[in-house]
Amino acid sequence: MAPNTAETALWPAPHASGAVDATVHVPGSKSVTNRALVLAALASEPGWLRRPLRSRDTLLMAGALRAMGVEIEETVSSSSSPATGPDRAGEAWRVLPTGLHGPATVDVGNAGTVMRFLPPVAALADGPIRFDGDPRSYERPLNGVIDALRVLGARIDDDGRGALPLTVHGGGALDGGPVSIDASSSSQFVSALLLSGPRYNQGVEVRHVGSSLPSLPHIRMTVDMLRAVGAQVDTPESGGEPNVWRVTPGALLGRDLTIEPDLSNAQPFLAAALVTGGKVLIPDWPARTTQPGDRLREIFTEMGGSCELTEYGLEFTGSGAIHGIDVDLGEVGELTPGIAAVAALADSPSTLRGVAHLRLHETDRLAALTKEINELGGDVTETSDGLHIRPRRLHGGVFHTYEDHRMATAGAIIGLLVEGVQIENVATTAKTLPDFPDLWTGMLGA
Ligand SMILES: O=C(O)C1=C[C@@H](OP(=O)(O)O)[C@@H](O)[C@H](O)C1
Ligand SMILES: C=C(OP(=O)(O)O)C(=O)O
Repeated sequence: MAPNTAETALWPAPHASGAVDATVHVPGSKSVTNRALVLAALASEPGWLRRPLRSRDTLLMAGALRAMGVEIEETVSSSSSPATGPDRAGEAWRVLPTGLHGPATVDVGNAGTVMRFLPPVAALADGPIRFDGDPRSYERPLNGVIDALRVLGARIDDDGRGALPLTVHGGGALDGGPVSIDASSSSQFVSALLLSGPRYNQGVEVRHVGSSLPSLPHIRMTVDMLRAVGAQVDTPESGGEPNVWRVTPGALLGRDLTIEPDLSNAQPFLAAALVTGGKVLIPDWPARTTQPGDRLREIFTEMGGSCELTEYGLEFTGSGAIHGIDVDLGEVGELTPGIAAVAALADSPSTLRGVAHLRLHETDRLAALTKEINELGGDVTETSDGLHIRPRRLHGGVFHTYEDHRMATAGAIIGLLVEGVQIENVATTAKTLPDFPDLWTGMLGA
């Protein structure tokens, strides 16, 4: 695995001179924004997204839907709720679902949500939709979506690898019905089929037949958001069969939705409080959420901090101690890089389990974390489904990011305590958090 960009784009990760004490307004959730865009595009009436995330992944989603004929207007929010963020908090997107048309070309970048959620939408368009993306997108699994769509009645041209690039020949409608998939490599296969399911003639019944199923909170997020726009969804949790989700055909409502802050993107800021023995307030932390980042309250508490959820948001306080952890992250895999970074700074070893599927994320995250932490003097070994991390005294050096936003933020966490860490291509954080360098230096009072 070679570092992917020239070492010229190096960002000196700021070193913390003391305990941080900051309020950080974290932009909207990627996962909620991209589901909301898809559901609004499939609705039978206009809808609003307030405080949407504007990042590479969500702009690719909006651009793809526009390419298929959906109107998405930029507008200033007319919401009466006060804007709490310092910038852009009042902006909104108004989505006018004016039909899904081909031919069109979609750039998925390296966004799992775009490459998995949109082929099922494209099957409803009235012409061919071509999907292409970054080189890494060709390597990320898509077979669960492609095979399922064929069973449900779609015509798809691909090169037979079960991956991008491909063309979905939309026929204006899709039969739908029951389908079995192995979603052990990505929960997004299940979410993708459920999101478009209400618009299929027979709805959809998705049965997961693989071994394990990662990222269950993200499937719950899909189900919750479908129900919020009027879809009828039966789930294992609502008394249905294990591993089976059923969506009834029906029209979707246009809603007015304010997007929650991205709790996984809050992770590096909470980690900063934890590792410096400081304090960080994240305003607007939801009292109830399906976002996996909510698990950080428990995980980072076990690693040495404490937190309080108040009307102002989540206040997280470090104690000065950083403990190792033995944890199964299968449900919250996207938190792994940030937890690994904290674990490398801890006072005892850690074992992170249940995340073999991270080898197929933005990069092979298990290999990348092992290599980059070890090159700073760490002692990390890969297991079959995770990492063993034995803390060592680390030194400065280049932290490569492999076009992975969460590698960049993981390196920044280490840089708080280790002088001389340089993050290669910090701009890769634009995938979900373009403001990261400014928010980070702002948190440090620079
Ligand atoms: O549905 C979603 O929004 C996501 C699901 C998860 O994917 P996997 O199940 O592929 O890990 C997660 O890691 C990703 O960041 C976002
Ligand atoms: C795995 C991630 O992204 P994607 O939506 O591209 O799968 C992530 O953000 O950690």
